[in-house]
Amino acid sequence: MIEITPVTSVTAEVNVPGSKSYTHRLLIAAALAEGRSTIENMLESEDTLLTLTALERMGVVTAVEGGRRVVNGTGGRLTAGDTIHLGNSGTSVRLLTAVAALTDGITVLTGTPRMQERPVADLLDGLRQIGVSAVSLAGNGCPPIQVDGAPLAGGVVNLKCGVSSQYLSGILLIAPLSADGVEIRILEGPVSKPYIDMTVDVMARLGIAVEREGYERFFVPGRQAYQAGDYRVETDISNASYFWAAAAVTGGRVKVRGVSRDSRQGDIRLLDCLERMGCAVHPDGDGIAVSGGRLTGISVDMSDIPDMVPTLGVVAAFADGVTEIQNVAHLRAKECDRLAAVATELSKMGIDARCTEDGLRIKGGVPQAAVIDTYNDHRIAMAFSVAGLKTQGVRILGEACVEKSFPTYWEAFGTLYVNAD
Ligand SMILES: O=C(O)C1=C[C@@H](OP(=O)(O)O)[C@@H](O)[C@H](O)C1
Ligand SMILES: C=C(OP(=O)(O)O)C(=O)O
Repeated sequence: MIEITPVTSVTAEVNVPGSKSYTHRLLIAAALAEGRSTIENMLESEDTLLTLTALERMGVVTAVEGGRRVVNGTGGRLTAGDTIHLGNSGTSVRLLTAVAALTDGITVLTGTPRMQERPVADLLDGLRQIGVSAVSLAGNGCPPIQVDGAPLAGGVVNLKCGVSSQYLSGILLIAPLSADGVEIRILEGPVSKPYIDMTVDVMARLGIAVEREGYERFFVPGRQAYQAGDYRVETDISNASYFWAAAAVTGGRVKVRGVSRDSRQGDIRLLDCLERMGCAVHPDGDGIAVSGGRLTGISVDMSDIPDMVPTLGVVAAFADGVTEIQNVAHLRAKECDRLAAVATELSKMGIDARCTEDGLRIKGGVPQAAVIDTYNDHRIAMAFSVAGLKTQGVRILGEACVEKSFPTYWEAFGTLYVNAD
């Protein structure tokens, strides 16, 4: 348990590690390329190391040289991984379930009890449409998943992405290695659209052509080769959010280095939300700064930026009026049921916060001291640590859960106090 010390104002500049989402994608794409690639600024966290280890179990040799991860890709020739444990890393499970289709035998992908409740049925259905043998061993549409790898023919997939965009990202990533190409028609959603753009971006950076009609239809020609090369992971904007929220909540000014407003990471749109609530956002040299102001509640559709809901929910607790967060039912399938978690923990702080059919309704007030349960969810821990900057007596239980995406979070959080009053 960690108790957060309030501050009266914050002036800070913060560095944040590489993007988790880009790290997963570049590791997989480099593994599917033929030959040596290097990845600079890779995020080294629990989840990304699970993906790395899984690829090594599938026969990909990696190393660290000069501070860069070296990946010796095998051109899609992968060996079955036996049983691979992937913790509670949804991105690892969904993307690697697709990658396992390329192996030469049976691979079982599993994870924590919570991971075994996170849905993959629509992904498995999509993979089966292109000839992949992929089943939920418990028959409940969740991990453990058994994939029987074989040469990937390709074909047409009618895919539901109303619960997760990761199903589409996984099938896109393996499609270039099919014989006949893969056409994907989206039946539901997709939610979390920016992550699809990040997938297509990484594929393009490694030389793969993806034809698309918006988010409704994608076609990836077969027999394409990912190009090995030297790649760099950009700063993680999801994890930058907590520091911008610190400025919003305290009225201070916090700059995050190494980020650009034209990033493909959708979570950059949190800045638009903070501006609408009354903050000022400034491009500042090599980064972006946020200055807090008097906060006013907003209504916002966050379907595309689900990971920002805990962050915005905490900021909303300090705003005048009501904040309505809409179109985020998929938050119930994350590391925890994040709608219930945010509503419960804000209610513990004396805030009128409740779940709606597809989101949250939060009436700002004066949050009170509370012991915050984090449900082993890194984003709950990091979001509520921000509340403690303004409210005396906020204690965070299970604070080590930040290892999932940001192992150095508490050290970075400490820099907020360097120039604080
Ligand atoms: O593809 C990715 O890297 C991610 C996609 C999102 O999940 P969904 O697409 O399931 O919403 C997001 O919540 C997750 O943190 C990372
Ligand atoms: C939901 C998240 O990641 P994943 O889907 O990989 O578990 C997250 O990082 O908030």
